[in-house]
Amino acid sequence: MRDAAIEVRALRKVYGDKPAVDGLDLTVARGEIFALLGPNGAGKTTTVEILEGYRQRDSGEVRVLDIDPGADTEAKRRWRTRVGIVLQGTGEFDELTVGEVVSHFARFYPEPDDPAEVIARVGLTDKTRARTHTLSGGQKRRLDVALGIIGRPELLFLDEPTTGFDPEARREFWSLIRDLAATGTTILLTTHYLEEAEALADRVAVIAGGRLVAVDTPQRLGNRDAALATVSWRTPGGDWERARSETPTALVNDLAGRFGGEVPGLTVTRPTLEDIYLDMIGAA
Ligand SMILES: Nc1ncnc2c1ncn2[C@@H]1O[C@H](COP(=O)(O)OP(=O)(O)OP(=O)(O)O)[C@@H](O)[C@H]1O
Repeated sequence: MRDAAIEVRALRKVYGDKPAVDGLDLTVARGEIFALLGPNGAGKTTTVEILEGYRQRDSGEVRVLDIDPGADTEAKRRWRTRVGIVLQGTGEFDELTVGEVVSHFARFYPEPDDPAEVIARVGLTDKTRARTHTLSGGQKRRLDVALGIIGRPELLFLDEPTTGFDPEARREFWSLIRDLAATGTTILLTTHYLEEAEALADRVAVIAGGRLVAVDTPQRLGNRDAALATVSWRTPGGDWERARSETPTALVNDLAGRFGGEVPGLTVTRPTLEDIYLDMIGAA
């Protein structure tokens, strides 16, 4: 693909005699928010760490911002400053304040963003002078994000970014990620929250057993857009009735006629991304 941020061909990584990644192909376009989904042990972390240059592959081709992250070259050292990684936890900086940690990390990059501006973007302005060990779990994750973006990365890796967030913090975080993407940052996200993938990702890839099972938009994954609707309602006797239908509007019309108006307990649903995902994983 032209203008790919990430290109992976036939990637393979074996631990002992067990493949963790087993012939994976992936392409992530520049500017895309791309989510990697898969059950525990599917090979997501192994893949992401190879892309980040922290793990060596056994075979296959990998280009990340046009550089081989497995190479040990001067170009690779410059490449590091173009890639942001949101790590889980900044424990060794417990005694420093939020402002100090962000300013400290800014010095590692040739053209860092303004620390106060980044702290504001992650919603921590009123914690600028707080020592990091006094932050809540959600606030610590925001600080992790601040450290991941202080160098103005072209590509940001986010590994399970909202684990432990309350629903409101999760939504605020999503809007922060969308703002980043709107400025052109490519984002590779791993998550176990299907609604997170649906809310954020332009495309999702499902991985199981180190192989790609499917890649598509959240709306089209597994032919979700063509899936039958389920109509359910309560009968006059109080039982629940359900029917799967290609023409749910006609069915609802028919029910409304039968009930002479309101249909008790009426719902019309289509499979959620989670339903589709669980079917795929089950089949894989
Ligand atoms: N350093 C290692 N040594 C040996 N085996 C490993 C190592 N790292 C990962 N594995 C194995 O490789 C497989 C893939 O692990 P990986 O961590 O990539 O999965 P994951 O998709 O990130 O899982 P999770 O959702 O649980 O984080 C697993 O079977 C795991 O046990």
